[in-house]
Amino acid sequence: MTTKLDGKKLSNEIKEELKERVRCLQDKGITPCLAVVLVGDDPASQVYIRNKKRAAQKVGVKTLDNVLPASTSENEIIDLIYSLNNDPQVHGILVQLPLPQGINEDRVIQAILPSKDVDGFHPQNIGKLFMNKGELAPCTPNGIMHLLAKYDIQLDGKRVVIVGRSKIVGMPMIAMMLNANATVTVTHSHTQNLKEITREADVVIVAVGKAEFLTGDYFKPSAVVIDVGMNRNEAGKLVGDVEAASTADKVAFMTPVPGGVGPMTIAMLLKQTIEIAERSI
Ligand SMILES: NC(=O)C1=CN([C@@H]2O[C@H](COP(=O)(O)OP(=O)(O)OC[C@H]3O[C@@H](n4cnc5c(N)ncnc54)[C@H](OP(=O)(O)O)[C@@H]3O)[C@@H](O)[C@H]2O)C=CC1
Ligand SMILES: Nc1nc(=O)c2c([nH]1)NC[C@@H]1CN(c3ccc(C(=O)N[C@@H](CCC(=O)O)C(=O)O)cc3)C=[N+]21
Ligand SMILES: [Mg+2]
Repeated sequence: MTTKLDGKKLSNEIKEELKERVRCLQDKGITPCLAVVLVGDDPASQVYIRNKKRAAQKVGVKTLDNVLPASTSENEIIDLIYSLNNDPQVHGILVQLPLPQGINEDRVIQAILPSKDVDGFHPQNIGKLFMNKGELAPCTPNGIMHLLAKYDIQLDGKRVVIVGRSKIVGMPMIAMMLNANATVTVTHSHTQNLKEITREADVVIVAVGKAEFLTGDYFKPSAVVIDVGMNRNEAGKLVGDVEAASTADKVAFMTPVPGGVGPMTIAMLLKQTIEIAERSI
């Protein structure tokens, strides 16, 4: 019997609480506002921007979408960020990754004012996170931590294996799991014998970006499987990085795709935007 880690349900509960906090801000004349920068047409970013807009409306967070063509230059993106940094109406700035080929992502991220960095990707925020003094936590790993806590899944002393080391997911996940006193292993494209490593794990976080890449035989029966992947298969269906058919009945806990990590990412993004707005009082 596998327990579904229901991110959709938890995210709805969180959004209800956030509505109340937005009402309090509104009473003080403040509307929390998130500025989004999307350059190009990454498919996962399209899903994100659409669902995020709907969720923000529901909660009462204003969104300013800046959708730019893939041909936009690095300096144009940075100039836009500077203007958002200086706009007192804007509380949070989110630059969707990946940026198109040829654009230096690190330079763009460093242009964001650290106090408006809702994604927590600025080196200053990442540094604080690794020192366990985080203020703005990256939304996807933060959502995963909330989901694990909701289902009383203990991390202290547990073996956590993270598959993928991206700026968005894998790397900040390392810090949060270490801060939770887990024993952390990070795997990536140079890793050998991945299956031997994941089979030892109590918790496996998978963020590879390859449709149904890990099958049920990668996990032990008591494992908790967190599938971050957001891919389209040949039939155009949204699937994760874990093959649900061979895994879903085999492990102890698993996130569905859709309805798992994705909605939690959005709830954390809104929560963090509201927290920045609350600090402005
Ligand atoms: N649900 C949500 O809220 C979110 C979903 N996503 C989705 O999650 C997935 C991952 O995204 P993201 O982290 O940005 O992806 P990236 O492409 O930035 O990173 C992929 C990571 O996987 C590693 N990798 C690639 N091949 C292998 C392999 N064979 N074995 C082990 N590791 C491998 C890469 O290693 P190396 O570093 O060596 O290249 C890299 O670290 C995507 O499907 C994305 O759409 C992303 C963010 C949020
Ligand atoms: N700076 C930055 N931060 C990110 O967090 C970030 C990013 N860039 N670039 C793109 C990826 C992808 N991502 C998603 C978040 C939610 C859903 C989501 O809402 N998923 C729904 C899909 C529902 C559906 O439409 O069927 C679900 O899983 O249930 C998808 C994808 C965030 N990302
Ligand atoms: Mg990348």
